[in-house]
Amino acid sequence: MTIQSGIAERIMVALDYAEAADARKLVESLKGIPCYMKVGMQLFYSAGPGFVAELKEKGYKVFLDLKMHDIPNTVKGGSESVTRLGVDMFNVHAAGGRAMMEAALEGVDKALAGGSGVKPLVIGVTQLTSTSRIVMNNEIGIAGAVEDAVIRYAKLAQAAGLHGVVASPLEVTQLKAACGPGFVTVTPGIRPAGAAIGDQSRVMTPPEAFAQGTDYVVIGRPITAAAEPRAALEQIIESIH
Ligand SMILES: O=C(O)c1cc(=O)[nH]c(=O)n1[C@@H]1O[C@H](COP(=O)(O)O)[C@@H](O)[C@H]1O
Repeated sequence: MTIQSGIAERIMVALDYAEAADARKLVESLKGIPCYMKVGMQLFYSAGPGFVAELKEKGYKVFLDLKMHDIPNTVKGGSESVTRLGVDMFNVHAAGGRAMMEAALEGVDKALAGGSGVKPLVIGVTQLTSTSRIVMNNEIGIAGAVEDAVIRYAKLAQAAGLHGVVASPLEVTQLKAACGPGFVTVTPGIRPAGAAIGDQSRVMTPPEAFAQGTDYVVIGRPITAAAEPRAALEQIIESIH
């Protein structure tokens, strides 16, 4: 099939593997499809910056998903380090507050000062897509609807100067209305019809998510756990057209 790069470039494949060899095998199987690659904590903690460099050498855009959440000075340092890796996007928890998010941007600027490296998009995590209203209200201690908490964090992230947020596709319409169409939305919680939901809570199918106007979808297990990952991704792309 012909891969329409416009959509593929907006699909972030979550390389949630313990071993670099397994991640490499998946990347190899998707060769020629210009998707975005997401390296999360499982792979980064085991394979390290070398794997990010490998993906960049292969020409992929890389979202480094380490969800930083610490004191501003530490996040500034972390952001400086990941910016030096040449990633195209990384994320921090909006719950860390405005000063912490501003510090992340300072870290980016420090890394790029005087140089010509890639300026990454810095994205705020609002409420994890595994979080239901009940969990948010009763365990995390935030009252009200999840959408309201997501919008509040998104506005804070925007005020801090971040480029966008991670949220579920269910909140995209409200996010775009509240923060403007240019504020980037990255949406995990994607499940093709009939796929196992697993630990996710706020989910939509790939065509539904794109119909909300999201910029990027993040998809892991529906691709990585499929018997034929490439066929699974091609089917997802096909379903969107
Ligand atoms: O920041 C993320 O990427 C993220 C945020 C969020 O709220 N929910 C979420 O699932 N993710 C990541 O998106 C991916 C989803 O994977 P699957 O549930 O296997 O499709 C995982 O790598 C998660 O770490």
